Amino acid sequence: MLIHTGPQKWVENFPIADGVRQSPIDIVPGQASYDAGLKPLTLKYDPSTCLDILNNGHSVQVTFADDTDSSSLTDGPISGLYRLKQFHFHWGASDSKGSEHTVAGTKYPAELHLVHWNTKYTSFSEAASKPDGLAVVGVFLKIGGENPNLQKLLDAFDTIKSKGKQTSFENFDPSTLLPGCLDYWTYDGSLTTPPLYESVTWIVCKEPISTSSAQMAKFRTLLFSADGAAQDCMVDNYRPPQPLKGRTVRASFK
Ligand SMILES: CCCCCNS(=O)(=O)c1cc(S(N)(=O)=O)ccc1C(=O)O
Ligand SMILES: [Zn+2]
Repeated sequence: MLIHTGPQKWVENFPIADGVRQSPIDIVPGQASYDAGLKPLTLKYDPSTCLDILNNGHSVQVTFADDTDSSSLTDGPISGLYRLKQFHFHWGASDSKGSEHTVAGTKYPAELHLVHWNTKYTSFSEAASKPDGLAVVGVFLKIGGENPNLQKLLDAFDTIKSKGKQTSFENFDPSTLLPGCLDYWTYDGSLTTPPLYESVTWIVCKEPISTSSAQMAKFRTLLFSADGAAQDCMVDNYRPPQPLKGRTVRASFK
């Protein structure tokens, strides 16, 4: 019997689940405030910092060497320099759902998260619990033409099907997964998985990237379960939108 301890249960062990700056949220464009003071995002990624691809039991994650400033986020809504640590995805059991953030109630089939940490702290794990510790760039995936850059990741999935599997994954440039236009919404939020730390400056791109239905089906071949355990398809690994609790969502565009 499969025990799913879903998002509704998290509050028992992580009371911050009911906190004041939880993520994700429903972004309502008409209620966002255009802020002319917001700078364009500066994302500089060095493919040689790409290390490996991993099934961590709740998503597929690509991990980066973060011992130098080679892959960084600057400008945008943040001050200082944040280093890229990893990126991962959230997706649904069907193309009708899967994203964590929603836009005026619209769910996308998937959402990419690029996780960066503030180098005012000495390490990712120190930064992860600080109110200005992390900056996550979110990119929606929508069903359209096949995405050849995404395909490079999907081709590695057969070797990391079950929880705990990882394989080397080198020279991948994450900027190939960014949309052409980097207009964004930004708000103060949290990690969307336990420990749900309220440490994330969210930067959600308005423009989605494309994926095909066949490519989405490939995500759904991954497993939550480890080798030898009953096979449990990795789908619906998204937290639903959380209460805004008075927060302002700012837009970098009119
Ligand atoms: C020290 C504890 C850090 C826990 C958070 N790690 S993380 O890489 O930032 C992360 C972020 C996110 S999210 N969706 O960007 O908030 C999801 C999962 C993870 C993960 O740990 O796999
Ligand atoms: Zn995420």
